[in-house]
Amino acid sequence: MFGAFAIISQSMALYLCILYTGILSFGLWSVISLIYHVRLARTTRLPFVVLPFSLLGAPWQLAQFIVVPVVKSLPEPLTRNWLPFLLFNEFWHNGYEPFERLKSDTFLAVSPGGLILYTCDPDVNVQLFRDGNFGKPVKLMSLLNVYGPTITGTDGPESRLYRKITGPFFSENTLRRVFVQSVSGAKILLDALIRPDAHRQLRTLSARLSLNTLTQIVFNYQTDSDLVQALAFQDNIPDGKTLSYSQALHGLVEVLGVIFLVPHWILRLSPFRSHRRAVACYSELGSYMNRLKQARECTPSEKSTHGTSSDEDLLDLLIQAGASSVDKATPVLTNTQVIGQIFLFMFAGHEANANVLVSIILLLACHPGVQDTMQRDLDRLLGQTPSDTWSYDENYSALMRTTVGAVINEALRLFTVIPVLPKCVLPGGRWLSITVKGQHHPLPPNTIALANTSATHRHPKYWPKRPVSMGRGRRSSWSDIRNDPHQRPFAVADFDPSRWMDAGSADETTQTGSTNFLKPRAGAFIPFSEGGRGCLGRRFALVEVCAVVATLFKTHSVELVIDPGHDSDREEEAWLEARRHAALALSKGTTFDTSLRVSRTVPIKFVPRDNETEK
Ligand code: HEM
Repeated sequence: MFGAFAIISQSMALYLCILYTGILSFGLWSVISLIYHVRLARTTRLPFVVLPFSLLGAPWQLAQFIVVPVVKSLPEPLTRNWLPFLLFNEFWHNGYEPFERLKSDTFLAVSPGGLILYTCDPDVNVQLFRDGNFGKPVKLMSLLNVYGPTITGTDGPESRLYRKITGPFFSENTLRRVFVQSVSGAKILLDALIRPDAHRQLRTLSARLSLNTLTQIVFNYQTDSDLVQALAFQDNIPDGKTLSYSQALHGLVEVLGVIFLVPHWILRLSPFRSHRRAVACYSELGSYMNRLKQARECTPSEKSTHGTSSDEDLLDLLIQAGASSVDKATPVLTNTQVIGQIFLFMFAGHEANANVLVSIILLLACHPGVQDTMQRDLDRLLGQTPSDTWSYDENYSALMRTTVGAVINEALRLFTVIPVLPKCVLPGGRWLSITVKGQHHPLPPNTIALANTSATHRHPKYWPKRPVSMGRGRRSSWSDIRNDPHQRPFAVADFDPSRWMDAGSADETTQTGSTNFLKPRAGAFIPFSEGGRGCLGRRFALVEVCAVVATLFKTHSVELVIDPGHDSDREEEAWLEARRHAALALSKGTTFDTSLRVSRTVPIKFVPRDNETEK
């Protein structure tokens, strides 16, 4: 008996000893590393803050779930100068505030894990995007490589190869098709949006529209009838499958982190239904992509066989790169690389568009004055012409120079779908320099650089607050929202499309443009990033969103649903209350995982324009 106790206490002592040694070694390593990195930071001559953890390191990723609630319960003055730099998912919510507090638009965060440069200075953004020596921290982006390497999850010659193969697809011809398809899809969406309670599914409906448009244009797969079914939640599920194409893709996007981190055999054996569903989404989407590829390999699209390369879709380009021919015995891309890009485009090509569309609809519901102005512009430009005669060549550029373009740009400014854009000084490479206010600052290898789009787009110097010009009466006052800290970062109150329309002459904040439409200073408006790793689908996205917004709002308006129980003489109060709730959904209820999205439901309704409720 005593012998057993002795053995147990000996093993306990051993475990404790190992634990203490581990903690001590980690502590010692942290202190030595921190001293080393502080010295390194001094050589850059940039201002810096010292953090206990590295934002991107494994210790913080594991510890934050326990540490953050504890630290957040401390008095704010103790944490506000450092905690915001560790809360990746709150970068959007914090906007420019942390930079303002530090009184610097570019600084380093130093931790035992290394150096991270934070910037919202347009000039520094431009250097990071345009200087090809800065790389991509691919480990951070490798989440997207779940089926094979992707453009986004790779760097250097490999990502350049993928861009070279897929880039030609984004031609004017493609944009023409995007416009027409988006108008047609938007009409189907409108039928769904006027259903009672459609607001509960606003994001799902938008994501399904956007995925269908993408799939029709990029892969010549799916039809408008598939969209009708998908928006009625009566998706077609082929024999042998348990999920439809959109269910599999959207289901996978929700659980991408789990699929990336946990071996799939564990998920299959897990007692949790959500884990088994995650792996089902993964394998069924894989099977949809393989079938799509094989079907096209058997019957290449007419366009590609007739050699009219400008009409080829993206799938043709990928399949050609993955095939051997007389000239090239070894294909340029392997099967895994082809599938990797198919997945990347399915994901990157629809998720952000859907999220932007949702934010535009909700912003317009909160800003009826802006909506009126936009609709007057739509009437002026499109008159009574039927929407199936609208076209990219006739209408797109003209629409983008009116309130339609202003609304889209302003939504992209405030709802930055990707709140930080990561770059890096390559490990094992040479030091790189950035110039801040004329001073050179050398950055050592391994430095991660985060261009903070949310802070850049709220920088008071480049995006000053202006007197409200589109709104009337009490609705033009936003003090109820601005005075409530839960409404940070006040995106609804700050929404001011008119700033894009009446741009004066070029000054420090702008560039000279050919029209009066605002052309922000380089690096100050970066929703699509730019340079060699900028968004390949920028124009695709803009054309799609423009066509959808024009179609929805030419015939219909969106309104906030006000509490039916309000007194008849308190209509205005009830509307302001509804706006407060909507603004809260567009602030506190906005979350960032794979991209920024409004996660809360907002009661809205679409009504025909000739039947609008009195405002
Ligand atoms: C409103 C919609 C969109 C927004 C706001 C957006 C934004 C972005 C941003 C900020 C990046 C750079 C990410 C980074 O540097 O880490 C990016 C990359 C990319 N986007 Fe988009 N995007 C949108 C729509 C699209 C569409 C419609 C497509 C394709 C049809 C697309 C394809 C891509 C691809 C392929 C990349 C990777 C480029 C590379 O890594 O070299 N995007 N997008």
